[in-house]
Amino acid sequence: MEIYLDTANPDHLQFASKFPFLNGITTNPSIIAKEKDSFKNVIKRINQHIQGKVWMQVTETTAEAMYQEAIELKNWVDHPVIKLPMNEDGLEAAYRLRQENIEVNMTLIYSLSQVVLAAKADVNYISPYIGRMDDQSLDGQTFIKHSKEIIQSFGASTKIIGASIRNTQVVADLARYGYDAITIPFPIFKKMFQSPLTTEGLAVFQSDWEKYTTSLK
Ligand SMILES: O=P(O)(O)OC[C@H]1O[C@](O)(CO)[C@@H](O)[C@@H]1O
Repeated sequence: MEIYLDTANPDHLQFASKFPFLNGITTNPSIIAKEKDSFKNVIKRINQHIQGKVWMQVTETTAEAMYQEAIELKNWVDHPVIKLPMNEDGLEAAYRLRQENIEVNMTLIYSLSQVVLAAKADVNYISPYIGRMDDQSLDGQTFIKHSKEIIQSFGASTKIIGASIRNTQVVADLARYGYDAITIPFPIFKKMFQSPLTTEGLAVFQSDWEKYTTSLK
């Protein structure tokens, strides 16, 4: 499973850079807006810290303008993925970009009919918002299961990237069921390292080791 961090915060990037096995960084307009710098500077800073893919969302609203914006964005980083909203203009622009071998992601996916269109266009990635679906009792994990079936029935290469992740259990579930990719908010990523049992167990090992080394003096 490809694993991305969903952040543009410099401290988070610094931390993420210690784990180069991660696949890259995803952003969206809300994440960029938290940083007090231009879109381009924020993205270039991410690209300096991260070896993997950098995901950037277009903010234009017509297919032509989205396409032109994407052509500009892709030059900012080494391994770009262009995120486009799953609507008529977004899919039109995405398909055009895809013909030019630019990786594209349809974001804000909430219905299986949207998955049908994205799979038919064979876009690189789709982002179902699992957490926001669960918030509405729409069962995000069942949704991605059915999305996978649709993609397979088309024989498409489209990958599902689980988005809007609210807890570590969803991360484990997606990995366990063999999903393609996930993007994880930084606080959830930090929690993935932690277990009170690990902390307690380590404290006992350290204390026993101290007693042992002291006894040898
Ligand atoms: O529901 P949330 O936590 O705001 O998450 C929004 C999601 O939107 C995305 O843009 C989808 O790719 C991710 O950045 C994030 O996973």
